[in-house]
Amino acid sequence: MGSLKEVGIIGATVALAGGVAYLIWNYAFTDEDTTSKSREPEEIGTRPRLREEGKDGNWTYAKSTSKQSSAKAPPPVNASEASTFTKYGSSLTQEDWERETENVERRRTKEVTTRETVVSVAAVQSFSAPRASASLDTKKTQVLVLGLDGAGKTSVLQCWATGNVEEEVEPTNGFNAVSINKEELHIEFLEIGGNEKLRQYWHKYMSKALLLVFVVDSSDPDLFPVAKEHLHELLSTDSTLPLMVLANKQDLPDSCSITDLHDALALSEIGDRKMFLIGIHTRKGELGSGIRSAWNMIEKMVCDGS
Ligand SMILES: Nc1nc2c(ncn2[C@@H]2O[C@H](COP(=O)(O)OP(=O)(O)OP(=O)(O)O)[C@@H](O)[C@H]2O)c(=O)[nH]1
Ligand SMILES: [Mg+2]
Repeated sequence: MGSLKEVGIIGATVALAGGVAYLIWNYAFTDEDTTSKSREPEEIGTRPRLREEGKDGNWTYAKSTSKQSSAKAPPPVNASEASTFTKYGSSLTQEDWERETENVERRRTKEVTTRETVVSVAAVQSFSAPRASASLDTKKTQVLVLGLDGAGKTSVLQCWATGNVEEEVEPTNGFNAVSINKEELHIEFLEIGGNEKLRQYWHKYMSKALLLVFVVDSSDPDLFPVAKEHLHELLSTDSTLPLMVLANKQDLPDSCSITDLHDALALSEIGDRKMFLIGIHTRKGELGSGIRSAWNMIEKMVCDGS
């Protein structure tokens, strides 16, 4: 029943976020109720109705379970393992990486007034190495933002940090660390670029993540199998890490619905963990409320420490 309460809170959060159609998948089974795990989305009859009721086409699915496995996350990445990066096909040590990128590292700190609050942003742009503590500290403090290249990870982070998206978003050829401070709240995000060369490093940052945000370009179904493979590979390293899948680019006419994306990514097979699937888009000037709902959920998870 604990999990049902939790789901209720999540629902309330979404409702407050402003008219986002959402559905709570009642996967909130007890330890004995293992049959719910294999429940197919098609069996949930209310989905199509909710789809129609969505005020802005954004959907939110929230899955929560009461079953908490005691399985531990993989051991922390050790320094030597974490400090090897590939850039333009050559292998660099963390030292080389930092030296080579010292001159191009662009740090910026700015204060941006959004509708509700002042968000101060300290962003370390592409080509900066992740903070050393990211690989050495075992404490889970980061929201890890992954997904194939072009999915929209940087755009999403910009939306959360500044409430807007720059005209041109550069591909992330390394890491993009964003720290968002809002009143008492401090959330660190780490995006790792999605190009093929960088994907091999994704799993190294799982041990420090308190949440995995996986961004998918919903308008490119050809890439769903690749995204699915990477996602499941990542999840296999941590059986309890909460997952938030952002079905991005819902503004595009051919974008896939989150129902179909749920199936394409085989999200019913992700095990007993909290899972959110949210339809969003980050197109300049037309931000939907899905992106705000996703933020609210992250805020709540960080506040609750769960
Ligand atoms: N139409 C549309 N375009 C989007 C949306 N979100 C991002 N884009 C565009 O998609 C492209 C890729 O976005 P990024 O945010 O750079 O994607 P990324 O996942 O960070 O990519 P990498 O850093 O290369 O891994 C950019 O041209 C964005 O403007 C969206 O919701 N709708
Ligand atoms: Mg990026």
